[in-house]
Amino acid sequence: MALLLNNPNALEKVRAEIDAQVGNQRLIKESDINHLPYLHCIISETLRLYPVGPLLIPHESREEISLEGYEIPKGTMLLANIYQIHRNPEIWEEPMKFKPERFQDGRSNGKWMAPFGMGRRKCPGEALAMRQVGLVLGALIQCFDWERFVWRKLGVWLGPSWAKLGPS
Ligand code: HEM
Repeated sequence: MALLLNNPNALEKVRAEIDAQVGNQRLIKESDINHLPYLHCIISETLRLYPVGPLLIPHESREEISLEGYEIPKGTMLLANIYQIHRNPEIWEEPMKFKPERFQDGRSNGKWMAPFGMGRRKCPGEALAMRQVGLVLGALIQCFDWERFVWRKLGVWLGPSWAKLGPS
């Protein structure tokens, strides 16, 4: 929500998608999620910029290996720095920017991203998590009008001296 509030164009676009697909006569439901591609792009872009596990879960080498010139002894704790990989400028254009569009129409297919890990120990809850997050985020967007808290408003409620506390 913080990313959407700081990127009102994306918020407007996803709200329009939900309005067109679901309308306002009923609450968004699970079967709608597959028909909301931009909502999916927003979740992917959020997990790219802020992966829940920035170093995934620690793994351990079962045997001694040689990788890219590094000798890794058996029993070494291995951390995958996906936070850095997700922001690698060699992979992602303008990596620090919140741009859900980069995932539209399969544009980022084949780019290295692993918020749920990869391989045999990859998160088995990925599909469930994506649907749940989609449902909750979709409902929050559908049911409420969101805007950034404006410090000036605090001045209206509490008096002008309070408003000076916030950024100008
Ligand atoms: C946004 C939500 C979620 C994120 C970002 C997430 C991410 C992850 C990550 C990064 C791992 C470690 C992968 C690795 O070792 O490389 C993991 C493991 C795991 N996750 Fe999730 N997860 C999420 C939701 C869920 C849900 C909803 C479930 C179950 C219903 C779940 C069950 C598990 C289990 C059982 C493992 C351990 C798998 C193993 O070690 O073999 N996760 N998850």
